[in-house]
Amino acid sequence: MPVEAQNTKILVVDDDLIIRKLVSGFLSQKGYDTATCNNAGDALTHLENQAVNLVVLDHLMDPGMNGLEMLKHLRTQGSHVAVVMLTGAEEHEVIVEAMQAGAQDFILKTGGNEFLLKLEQGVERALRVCLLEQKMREAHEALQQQAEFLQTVIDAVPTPIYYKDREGRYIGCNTAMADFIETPKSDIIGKKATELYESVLAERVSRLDDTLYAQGGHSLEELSFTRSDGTHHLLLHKARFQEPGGAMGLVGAVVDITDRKLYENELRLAQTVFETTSEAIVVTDAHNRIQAVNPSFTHVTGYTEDEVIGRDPGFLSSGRQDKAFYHKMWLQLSQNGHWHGEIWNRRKNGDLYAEWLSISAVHNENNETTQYVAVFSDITKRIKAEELIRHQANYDALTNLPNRNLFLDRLSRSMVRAKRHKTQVALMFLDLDRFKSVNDTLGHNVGDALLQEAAVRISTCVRETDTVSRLGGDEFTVIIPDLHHVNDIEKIANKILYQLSQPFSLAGHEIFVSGSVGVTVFPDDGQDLEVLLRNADTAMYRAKEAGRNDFRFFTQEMNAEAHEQMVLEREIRKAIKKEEFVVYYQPVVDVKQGRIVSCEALVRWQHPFKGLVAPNYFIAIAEETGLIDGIGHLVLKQVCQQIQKWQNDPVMKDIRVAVNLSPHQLRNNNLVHDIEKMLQYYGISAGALAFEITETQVMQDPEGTAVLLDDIQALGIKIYLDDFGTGYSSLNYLKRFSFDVLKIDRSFIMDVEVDSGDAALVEAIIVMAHKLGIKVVAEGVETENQRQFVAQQECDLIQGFYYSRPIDAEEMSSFCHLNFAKN
Ligand SMILES: Nc1nc2c(ncn2[C@@H]2O[C@H](COP(=O)(O)O[C@H]3[C@@H](O)[C@H](n4cnc5c(=O)[nH]c(N)nc54)O[C@@H]3COP(=O)(O)O)[C@@H](O)[C@H]2O)c(=O)[nH]1
Repeated sequence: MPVEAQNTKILVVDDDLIIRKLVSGFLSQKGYDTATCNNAGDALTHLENQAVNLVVLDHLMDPGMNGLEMLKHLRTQGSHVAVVMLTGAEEHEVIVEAMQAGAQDFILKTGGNEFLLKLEQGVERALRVCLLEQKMREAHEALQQQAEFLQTVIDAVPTPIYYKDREGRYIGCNTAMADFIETPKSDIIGKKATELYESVLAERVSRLDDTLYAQGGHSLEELSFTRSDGTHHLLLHKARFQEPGGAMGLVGAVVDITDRKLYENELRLAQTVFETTSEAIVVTDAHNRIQAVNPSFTHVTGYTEDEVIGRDPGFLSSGRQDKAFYHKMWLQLSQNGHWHGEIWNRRKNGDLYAEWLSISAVHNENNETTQYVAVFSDITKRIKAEELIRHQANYDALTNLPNRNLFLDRLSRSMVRAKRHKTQVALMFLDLDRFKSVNDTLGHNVGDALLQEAAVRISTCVRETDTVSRLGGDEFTVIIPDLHHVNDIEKIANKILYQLSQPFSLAGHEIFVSGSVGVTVFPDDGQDLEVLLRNADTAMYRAKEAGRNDFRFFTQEMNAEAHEQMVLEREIRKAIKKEEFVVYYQPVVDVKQGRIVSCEALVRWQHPFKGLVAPNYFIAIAEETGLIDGIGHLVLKQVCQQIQKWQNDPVMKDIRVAVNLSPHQLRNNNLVHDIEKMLQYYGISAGALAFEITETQVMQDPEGTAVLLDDIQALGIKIYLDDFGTGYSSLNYLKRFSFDVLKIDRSFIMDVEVDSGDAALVEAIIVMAHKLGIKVVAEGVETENQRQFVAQQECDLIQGFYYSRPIDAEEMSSFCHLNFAKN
């Protein structure tokens, strides 16, 4: 390469003036631009300030730094200036040292001026070498820059990338790789997989590398890697090895596919759920056109996927929901992105079905609705079961009329509405007259059929808006809301009564019953539910008392009575607690023996203010409220105590005491047990006791009463049939129940003197009872004529004012003693 001397600056450094001048002069002659320095210090200063292409440097210089030291200094300072060393002698070590220190050439200053010729060649050579070195440096720098750029590019790649040498050592990697394996690049470079990874992974990587080195080409493998935080990562590892002329070694990249795998698994799971779930799923696009349905959809609706794709799900609509319903649904969907509710749709076969539907809108990243996912389950069976349960809870199973629950609900709603609209509500209570006897005589099946027919007849008498309910037994109610004229009630009540009075043809029987109706009006008669119910009940009883087949409006007088009854009930309750009830005894005389053989225990209330109160005042209400059980218990206790006392009295010890049993007491399951306990407690014999029950009581539950009376008689206690003649006076009952004594009701005895019919009846009853082996008591004998009449008819026993009114225990004892003395 030719060196142009003209523009080449040469600095000649030598402490020898002659050599300095000689060399600089020679080089100037050759066209070089020269400068001189006589020591290393000046030369370095010159080099700092001036551009110099070559330095001719004397090896030995005095004083200070010699040429070799200056050369070393220059190179350590990074100077690349060409240096030709001048040495005085053939000092090989110096020459080697100078060349090693970075001199481009050296010239021996021997042979006079001949060395100048060598110098010229040396300078040219040194300049060429220097130029070459300069070019190499520049090329190297360019390469380095390129390499750095490439590294920057690789580092910018988020995928971990590495390259290895032929031995499997890492010779480079990007930042993503270092980050991923949590090791600094500097610690990766030069290492093998076995020095970086746990044994299983290291072995796997090494094996893969070996295969690649052996076969070339590329490999694609899934590897698993655990990071220091314990998270497991699934990696897709791709490596490539090509030789010769290819990469220096093996290049690899790693993609973390953990999330993708998870996503794939989730997708697979979702697909399985979609296919196998029992809930029907419909996916529609943003315009509500079906994109996909699952097998359960087909199962519920009967439509296959092919039949529905692209259609609007609205084709399933049953028409049960109106436009407003769907409008509201879509509004909520667009506002909240979600809707759920119950919908009735139609299957392919035309059947209606109920579904619980849940629709969710699917949004993209711009929050635009892209799809709708509707999930539904067939709840028809559940709805029907719920309907049935609701029906059973609110409707009477026998008549299918609303029951007490629904009746109360409807009544309170009617009251609220009436209050708001300032109207009236009429409430009717209706009780079938003589239903009990139909049930008892013709059986429950006929009774049930009668109730069903009655329910239909009552319902035909009212409007759709009115509510007929059955509260239980033979009790019905009618609610007439929005009542305009009270006259309307009268019309309806009369219609109902007429309907009920018509004969019922049931099971081959023609049955006649009637109804008793009580009416109360809201808000005039009462403001709350309980008051209205009580009013209607009271009025209904009044209708019954008035002779049945009639209706009564509730009046304030009834209200006053009802109030009185309430007060009385409270008082009775207190009186039971305070044991204010006392027993009076009415003697019963044996006609033949002419002496007292028994007595009837009759309760009185020793009232703290009212004095001695007769039973007619409190027995009925006590019976109605169940308080009669308490009174009956007190009576039996006092009677047993009294019998116990009388047992030590020879006159009294054989006097049997008859105690009245009320219907309510007969229904008490513990009655026999209580009586037995009482006998045991007072140590009295069962023969000293008798119980009186009425015919009507027997009729109310003949089967149950028969069992009960058997149990009582089994204890040795006598049973009297009281008030005979006032009820059904059924001979059948007389035969079926083994009564010990029959008591002819006072109403027949009262008129025997004036009413031949009554006289004949009394006579017949006595004959009939005797024929059945039953003794007879004539009740209410007040006069000698009455006494004579019953005695003539061979009545066995007489009770009545003729002998004595009911008297207390002490009087009874004195009376018996007197009677005993007379006989
Ligand atoms: N469950 C219970 N009922 C009882 C009890 N004590 C009484 N009663 C029942 O109360 C009704 C009224 O009883 P009372 O006022 O005691 O009247 C009795 C007699 O005084 C009355 N009687 C008797 N002889 C005559 C008479 O010659 N003339 C006339 N005017 N009255 C007379 O009859 C009543 C007894 O009737 P009965 O019971 O049918 O034999 C009454 O129904 C009692 O049963 C009790 O403890 N428990």
